[in-house]
Amino acid sequence: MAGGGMITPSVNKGYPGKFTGRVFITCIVAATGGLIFGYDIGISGGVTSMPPFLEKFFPDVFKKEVLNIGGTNQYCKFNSQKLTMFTSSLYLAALVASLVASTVTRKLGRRPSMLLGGALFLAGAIVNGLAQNITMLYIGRALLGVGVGFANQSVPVYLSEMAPYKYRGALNMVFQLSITIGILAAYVINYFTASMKGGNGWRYSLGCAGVPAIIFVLGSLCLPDTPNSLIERGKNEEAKKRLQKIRGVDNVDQEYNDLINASIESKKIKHPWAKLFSRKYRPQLVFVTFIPFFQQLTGMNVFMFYAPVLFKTIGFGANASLFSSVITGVVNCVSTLVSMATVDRFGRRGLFLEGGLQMLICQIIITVCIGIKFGLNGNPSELQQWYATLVVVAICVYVAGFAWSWGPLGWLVPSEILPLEVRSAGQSVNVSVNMIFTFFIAEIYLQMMCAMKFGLFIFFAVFVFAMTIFIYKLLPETKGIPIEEMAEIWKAHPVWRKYVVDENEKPTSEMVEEVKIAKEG
Ligand SMILES: OC[C@H]1O[C@](O)(CO)[C@@H](O)[C@@H]1O
Repeated sequence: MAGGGMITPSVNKGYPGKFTGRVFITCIVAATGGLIFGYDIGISGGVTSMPPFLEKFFPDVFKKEVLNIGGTNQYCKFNSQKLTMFTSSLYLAALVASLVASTVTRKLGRRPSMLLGGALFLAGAIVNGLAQNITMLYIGRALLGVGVGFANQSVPVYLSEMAPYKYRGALNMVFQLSITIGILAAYVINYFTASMKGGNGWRYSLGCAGVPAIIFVLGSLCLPDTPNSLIERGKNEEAKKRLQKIRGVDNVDQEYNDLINASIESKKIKHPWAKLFSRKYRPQLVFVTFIPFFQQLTGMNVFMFYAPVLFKTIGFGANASLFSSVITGVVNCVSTLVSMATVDRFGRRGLFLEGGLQMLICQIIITVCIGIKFGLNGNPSELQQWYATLVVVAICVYVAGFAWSWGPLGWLVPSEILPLEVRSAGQSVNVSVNMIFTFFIAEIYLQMMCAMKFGLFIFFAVFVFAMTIFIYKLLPETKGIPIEEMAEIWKAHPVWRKYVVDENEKPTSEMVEEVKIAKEG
């Protein structure tokens, strides 16, 4: 197993504590935080494929798409800078907001960030639902984006701090699961609103984003801040009482003392950013940068943002396009559950490698299908049933491959490899890189489709190939390894060893043995 250096996991620290009602409520709030993000990802594609919406805000696209004026090249029908901005502006706003949010989350607590995120999101949903002109549309998207930035920054931190030690990984994945539920909810709502009489369906689609926002705001109002955050702000006594409540036991001394020590240690670090860039943390820096980069370069969001537009491009009718999107949404959601159930059995590497291969094969099939049908000039021959089915199946198998690998693991792996001293800096890099490339994909997809035609999917396939090799060569298995022992896996890895091992430190016989096992694979 090249690159899969292994160390024997030891037993987790046994902090006493139960899965209390408070922790359960935390899951629900986290779920609505993820829903908000997912809803936004899923809603724009369906709305931008609705003729009344296009006619009102994007008359140029409407003329090309609905009235068929300006040529029949399917690849370029939706290529409009203004339309793209409608989708992508949200992620740009989210990127900027998540940087500001990290200070608010640290200085004022996790809860104010969540509250603010929910409130801004609600405002965005209202402005969008009532939009009279394109400016209102963009303002609404920007508000939603700022809301998403605050929620995405604070919710995962809140979750991992509230969760009892042994549920941390599972709760981390609940966030991704709720993103997929949000995407699915958006697809289903679009499916129904698209056929509403009066041409106002899009208003309901955009306005419904207010529902998870209200739940999120109310949820955040009722929730307490985390013990970690209280300690960070010097409220140690209150933190201890809070810890006893959320763990449901009186004896929380060990965990409490560790939190205090961790806080003292992290306060000593004056420049976590500089530290993250030092040689010792090279493996962490590489993974928090490349995992989100590659996650977006799988091309998954081409399907998530633009599934209905893509299906229409391929020649499906309006209803069939929205319905096919619902199918991909269900596959996305169910496959994330599969990942949650199997990640501790198959390991991170197993899922990453299998998922990568599956996506690669499907991308080749999709390329061939679209290439044969549309050629270079984008004029399709008649759409046959078997062809349509093949494309939908290939897209669904691709989505499943992503959803049990790069989707949830894109958040889980960075969060478990970062030691405390560089955790917040590392997470910021992870979220920011994710948002930059989410923005990038949303921004360039329609232009790329027009310029690269069916070759577009080959573009993403090349990245999927590269990322699979990247995981194969560089990522050691992190399954079952407690965070505080994570440093050992780099020492045992043939590539990372030279970065993390102190030159003066003599390798122990165990280390030599581990490196040997890793090399022999
Ligand atoms: O489920 C798919 C979704 O998951 C994400 O990768 C976030 O982890 C989004 O960018 C994508 O739209």
